[in-house]
Amino acid sequence: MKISIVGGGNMGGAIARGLSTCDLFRPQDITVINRRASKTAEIQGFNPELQAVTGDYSSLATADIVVIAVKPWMVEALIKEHLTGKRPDRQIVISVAAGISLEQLQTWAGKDRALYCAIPNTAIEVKQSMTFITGLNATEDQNRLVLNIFGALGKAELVEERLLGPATTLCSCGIAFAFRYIRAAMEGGVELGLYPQKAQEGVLQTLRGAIALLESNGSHPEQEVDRVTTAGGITIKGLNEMEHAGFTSAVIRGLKASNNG
Ligand SMILES: NC(=O)C1=CN([C@@H]2O[C@H](COP(=O)(O)OP(=O)(O)OC[C@H]3O[C@@H](n4cnc5c(N)ncnc54)[C@H](OP(=O)(O)O)[C@@H]3O)[C@@H](O)[C@H]2O)C=CC1
Ligand SMILES: O=C(O)[C@@H]1CCC=N1
Repeated sequence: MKISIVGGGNMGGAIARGLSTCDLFRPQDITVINRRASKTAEIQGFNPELQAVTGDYSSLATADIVVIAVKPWMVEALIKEHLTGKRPDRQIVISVAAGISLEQLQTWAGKDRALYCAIPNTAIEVKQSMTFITGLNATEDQNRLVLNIFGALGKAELVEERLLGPATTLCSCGIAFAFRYIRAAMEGGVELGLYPQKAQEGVLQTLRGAIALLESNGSHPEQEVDRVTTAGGITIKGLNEMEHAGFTSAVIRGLKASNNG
């Protein structure tokens, strides 16, 4: 099975790096097509067995799967120039472009082709993405294949198209929000006297612990908060101060702003 990824930037490059460490494709069957040579060289440097090429679209003629990972406003031109009318029956086209709909893909690529919108996050590089997927004209076998690919790169779920935008905000933009929380906590830790590296290690392990507890106990976050907040203790004082400063509200407002694009 051969896969061609058009666009070797943050997302296309991350997908290629993640895929090259899975067993699903041989590295030589993964082609990354980038516009300029600098990123092509970066990808080739990561794994010399990957096929990283600059402006050479010939692999699209034989790819079983094409992943489109260029900026959203470039998708239409790319499809029309390189995919319309070619191999419509068997080839699966997956766009990871945020905000591009299945209807748009179908208009540009043609009616009889299996099409997907899939939105991963950058943790796909380390096989820890949360990827939401929605498809059109796809068979059950094709759905299984696409879920299998993204499932090997983290967690993957098929959703109705109407949920793809909110899911993108929560999990794809969301990884940036998580990084910003980590940075804020680290800065606080440093102000309290911890060295930055210790602060980062501490925050990361604390988050790992929080995730493990929620998953192991099947609990709601607030139940776990209750187990930490001693009455009159120091945790509730910190939490209330954060809420006075608008913590929950800031997160919700940020999510809504992202979602409204
Ligand atoms: N970054 C993220 O976290 C996420 C991004 N996405 C989606 O992924 C897509 C790509 O985003 P991102 O990776 O961040 O953007 P980048 O700018 O990092 O990457 C886009 C890449 O596409 C290349 N490119 C542009 N036009 C062509 C072309 N015609 N042929 C081949 N390569 C081309 C660019 O090459 P060059 O640099 O040489 O110009 C660049 O390397 C977007 O549609 C975005 O919505 C989805 C989920 C998460
Ligand atoms: O910010 C963006 O538009 C892209 C899509 C989701 C994550 N990054």
